[in-house]
Amino acid sequence: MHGTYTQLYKLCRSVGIMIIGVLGPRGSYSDHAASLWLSKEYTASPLKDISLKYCDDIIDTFNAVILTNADLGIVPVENSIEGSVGVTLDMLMEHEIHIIGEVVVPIEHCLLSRGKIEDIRVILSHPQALGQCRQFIKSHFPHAEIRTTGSTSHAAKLATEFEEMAAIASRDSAGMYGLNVLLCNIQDCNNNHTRFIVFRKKQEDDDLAWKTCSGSVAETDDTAKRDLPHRTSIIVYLDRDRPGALYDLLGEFAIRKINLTRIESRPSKRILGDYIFYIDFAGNISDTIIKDALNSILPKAGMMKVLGSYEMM
Ligand SMILES: O=C(O)C(=O)C[C@]1(C(=O)O)C=C[C@@H](O)C=C1
Repeated sequence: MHGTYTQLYKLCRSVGIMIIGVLGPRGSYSDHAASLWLSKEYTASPLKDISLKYCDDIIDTFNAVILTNADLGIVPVENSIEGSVGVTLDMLMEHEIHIIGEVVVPIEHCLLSRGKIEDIRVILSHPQALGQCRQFIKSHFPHAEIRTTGSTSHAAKLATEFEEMAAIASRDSAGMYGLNVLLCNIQDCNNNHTRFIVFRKKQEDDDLAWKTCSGSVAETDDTAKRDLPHRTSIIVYLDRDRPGALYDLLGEFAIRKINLTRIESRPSKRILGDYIFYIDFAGNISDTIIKDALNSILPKAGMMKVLGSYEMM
């Protein structure tokens, strides 16, 4: 199956079509994130040169890039209500990928159905969306059966089958799948945003940016966008559990006045209580101060993976 896709993708590339893996079907927030990113990045080139490959879930979106050679993938990484998207963090650790951009999308969930509010017995959606509407569901539909789906748009597609089903999805999905918008803005906090990352397969040159242990970290080719505010994402594992290990690591940022924009821990999956850290900070890997910080962290860390520097949105 993957072989067939790979051949198709090679053909697409040979005729100049860029393939982007994204969580589908059409109408997902990931689909919207892809459109926003493309309109920002490729204003000059016509969109017919770009083909979206809709994937069933986030793991398949990574596989589209890693195994079947899609040029880019776009996945959600964090939400302002529900926090990190765990599966995305796990995939970032598991695969050799390079982040090249980010998109922040305002999320306004709606309740969509073929039926009326009083008919609703089953509510469908992606677990992240259900989490963002937890209080709404508890207070409005305490007895409804909750079913999870691969994406919000998949929920909308399924909700077309029975009047007693409602999907939590975007307003766009209502139009695409012929559903009524029963209620709008149903997330538990008004200010709901999801950050998506845009990534490609890691290339040898990308690794040079941090694998040069002695001396300085190599220059990257991203000099054109150097002056725009950038974010850098890394993963660090501290294999020697000792008091102050994390403090020491974070100190390398503090002494250089590098602003951390996120720090998240995730189980290493080796043993209970063992964690890896996902750290985002302001700055570009081509800045001397950032190279210095990374070179100082390297000997203190059991493992360090630089995921990329990209323009902050
Ligand atoms: O299901 C979708 O529409 C998605 O694009 C996934 C996703 C997510 O996993 O965070 C994206 C944005 C919203 O936060 C809810 C769901």
